[in-house]
Amino acid sequence: MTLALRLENLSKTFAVGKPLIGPPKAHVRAVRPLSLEVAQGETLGIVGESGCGKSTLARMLVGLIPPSTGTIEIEGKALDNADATAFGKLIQYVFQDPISSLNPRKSIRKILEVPLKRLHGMSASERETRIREIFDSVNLREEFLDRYPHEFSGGQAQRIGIARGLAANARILVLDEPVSALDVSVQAQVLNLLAALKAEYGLTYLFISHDLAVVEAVSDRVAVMYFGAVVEVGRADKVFSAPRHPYTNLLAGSAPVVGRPLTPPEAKGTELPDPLNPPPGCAFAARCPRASDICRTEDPALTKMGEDQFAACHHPLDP
Ligand SMILES: Nc1ncnc2c1ncn2[C@@H]1O[C@H](COP(=O)(O)OP(=O)(O)OP(=O)(O)O)[C@@H](O)[C@H]1O
Repeated sequence: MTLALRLENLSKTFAVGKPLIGPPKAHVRAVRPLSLEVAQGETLGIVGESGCGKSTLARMLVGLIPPSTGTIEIEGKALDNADATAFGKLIQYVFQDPISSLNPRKSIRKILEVPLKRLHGMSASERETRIREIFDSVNLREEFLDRYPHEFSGGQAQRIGIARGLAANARILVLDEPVSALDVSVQAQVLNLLAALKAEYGLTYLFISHDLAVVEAVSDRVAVMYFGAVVEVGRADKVFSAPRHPYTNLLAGSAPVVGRPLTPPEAKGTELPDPLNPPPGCAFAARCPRASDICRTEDPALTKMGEDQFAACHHPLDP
């Protein structure tokens, strides 16, 4: 197995309520130290409720924010957090809302030219050839190149977002809720396109979503996040059909339907713990039907539970 991506103890803590002078009032641990490996050509789904740290993780992965601890290694090389060019050439971010992530005053051609000029120093004619090639591979007509972002439908705009990710020639795409804002029929088209591009270019995807059914459909493996930590990771079919962590079990039990948000029905309450005042022990204990005393004092580590399946739980479910 060739590794595309390796994360070692990656974490992010934000200082909040920082006065102009002096130390911040508090800290939010948006992502607790996590270690993960993603193989080349693999799609790793990342699921979790709003606020569990998915976007913070994504932003660190593409170099938009520096991690507080840990390292990001791509194809065996550790990335320097200050080197935006190195990140840009290897890993690109596709945003949930493509229209607002594109500069409204620039034509699509101009938008797609930026990474080609900045990251690869391509000449005007090289850029034009590459842009046409990429536009063709995302099934958009060339005449659209001179239009502006607001002139496109949601599905077309997402194709442009994907084209922008591909233009830089990155081998890894971080897809942050790439179809959540789209109608179901358009979702299917974009998902099919992503699958075709992956096969054509040998891409690796990190597919972030709160939509369990979509993640299950597109992922080889899935990482389930809760309150800034990965609580379970394993093969997509296994994680959802035979979950070991009670939180995954609750999510899977909420009868996944495309477009339905994650709301575990049997959990006690729906609130995440207060990020400014995290509980000791397991963050899920207050909502967990299996919690005992140890869960309220000791934070369980991610532990191997079966072939290629890991969970962080003191009382895992039987396989
Ligand atoms: N810049 C920031 N400053 C302070 N706290 C932040 C910042 N960005 C995120 N957080 C906090 O970090 C935690 C994780 O947020 P994050 O946006 O990564 O979650 P998410 O799973 O992507 O949620 P959503 O699906 O709603 O985007 C939350 O408690 C959030 O309030």
